[in-house]
Amino acid sequence: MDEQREMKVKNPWHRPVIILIIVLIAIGIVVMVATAIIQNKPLHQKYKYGIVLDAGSSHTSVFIYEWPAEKENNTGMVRQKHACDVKGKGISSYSGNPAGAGSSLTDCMAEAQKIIPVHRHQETPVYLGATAGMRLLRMEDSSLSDQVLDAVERSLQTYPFDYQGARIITGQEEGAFGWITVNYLSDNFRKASGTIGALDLGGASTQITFVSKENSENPENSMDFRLYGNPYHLYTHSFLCYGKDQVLKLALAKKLQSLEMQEDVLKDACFHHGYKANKTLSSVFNTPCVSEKLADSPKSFIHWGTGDGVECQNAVRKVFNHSCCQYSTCSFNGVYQPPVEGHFGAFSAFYFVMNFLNLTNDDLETAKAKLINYCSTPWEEIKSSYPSVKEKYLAEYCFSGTYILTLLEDGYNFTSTTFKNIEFIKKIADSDAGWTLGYMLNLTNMIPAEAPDTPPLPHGGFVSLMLVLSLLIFSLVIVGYKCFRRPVVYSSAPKDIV
Ligand SMILES: Nc1nc2c(ncn2[C@@H]2O[C@H](COP(=O)(O)OP(=O)(O)OP(=O)(O)O)[C@@H](O)[C@H]2O)c(=O)[nH]1
Ligand SMILES: [Ca+2]
Repeated sequence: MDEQREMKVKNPWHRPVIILIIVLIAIGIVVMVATAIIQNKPLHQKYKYGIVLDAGSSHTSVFIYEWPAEKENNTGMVRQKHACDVKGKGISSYSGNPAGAGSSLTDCMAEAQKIIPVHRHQETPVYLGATAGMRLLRMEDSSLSDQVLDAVERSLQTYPFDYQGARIITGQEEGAFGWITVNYLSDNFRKASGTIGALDLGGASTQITFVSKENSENPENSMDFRLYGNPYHLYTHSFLCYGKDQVLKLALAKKLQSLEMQEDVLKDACFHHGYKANKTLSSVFNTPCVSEKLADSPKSFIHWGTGDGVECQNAVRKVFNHSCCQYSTCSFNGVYQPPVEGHFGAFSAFYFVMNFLNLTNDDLETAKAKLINYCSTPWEEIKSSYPSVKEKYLAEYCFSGTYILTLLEDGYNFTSTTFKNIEFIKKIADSDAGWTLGYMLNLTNMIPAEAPDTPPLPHGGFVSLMLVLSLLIFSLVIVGYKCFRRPVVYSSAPKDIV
């Protein structure tokens, strides 16, 4: 009988406290495993893809985007997987041979076929958006621009992807989708920190887009969005002909029309001293951006650099018309613009040029002074300092840099103070800044008006819960171990001690 009682007392499994501990440990483990499974489920995602062709005035780029299939409505999920530069010029340059525009895309589209897994090809949307080069061609001859678009459409339809159309996008779309791209990639739609404005400088047009508190005085410059539960009132404007290639023609045409031309020589302060090139008049006047034609003038001229940064600034200022403004405030050419607000991301040629000139971290006054110095460097010295840079780009950096600073200061009314709020960027989180991502997000409905479901727990909450549960289990194991090891007290013990 005594033996039986002793056995009963010795068996720890019969103690209610031990049973309770084991049950709690089991519950803890089940909760931990279940939470980990739910939390990490999206890690085992399959990817989806989308293709957007940016048919710009100077060249075409093909962008491939990817995103986790089950998280497409969460902000920040879409990333650029690959970008391919189409060889040759932009599609608008194929007006004399529209079929060539279609076949120019083949190399980059073949790359896309290799990069995107075959089983996803059929469901991968393809969009082509053409910008200012095609807007200009349509202004000149709409049947030619239609032929070029038909040719690229026929070419894109030959691939196994889900072709969704090729069209000329509007300047407002180009500005607004560039703004969506930079803010999506910076994750600003989820953060309380607000958004950044977008500055895009192409070859044939330039866009400015930012959130403005002002009531818009012109509905054409105003766009309203509701994204992830927040309303945004955007100011946007696209200046056709104010991309850096077209504005150079505009500036040259103004000089050619003035008295600056003597004996077929055009002296130009925006080109380096020692720069000399034979150019045809048609290379300047072959665009609807330059309205007046020259009468009784030679067919070609010598473009002669004098390399004077200050004089270049004065010449560039002449491409902006400040004489007419029917609103409370304007940028230039009578276009309504409220005062710039907040931080800006400036990309495409804003970045190429400012980065080459090493001006991306300077304040406005320093940038201007450095540029004047750069412009005064002789052409031979420039060429030998940068032997690997394309000569066409190299020759134009003085002009382009001067145009950029003048556009920002005299055009958009940035001051020395607000200029500091501009960041010159090429990529954000490995994706190029530009309108294409925003365009695709919009067309695939991946930017919901209301905030989508968030994960069951925020990351911090998940980690804290795991930590608390681990500590609890650990303590329970210790307590259980101590109970298990505690010597059994026998009724005869006191006797032994005594
Ligand atoms: N310096 C330099 N210039 C470049 C580079 N890539 C493009 N450009 C030039 O920069 C200008 C703007 O280029 P993009 O932003 O591609 O212009 P785009 O999209 O073709 O033109 P839009 O239709 O007006 O938007 C053009 O004059 C290009 O020739 C580069 O890597 N370096
Ligand atoms: Ca562009």
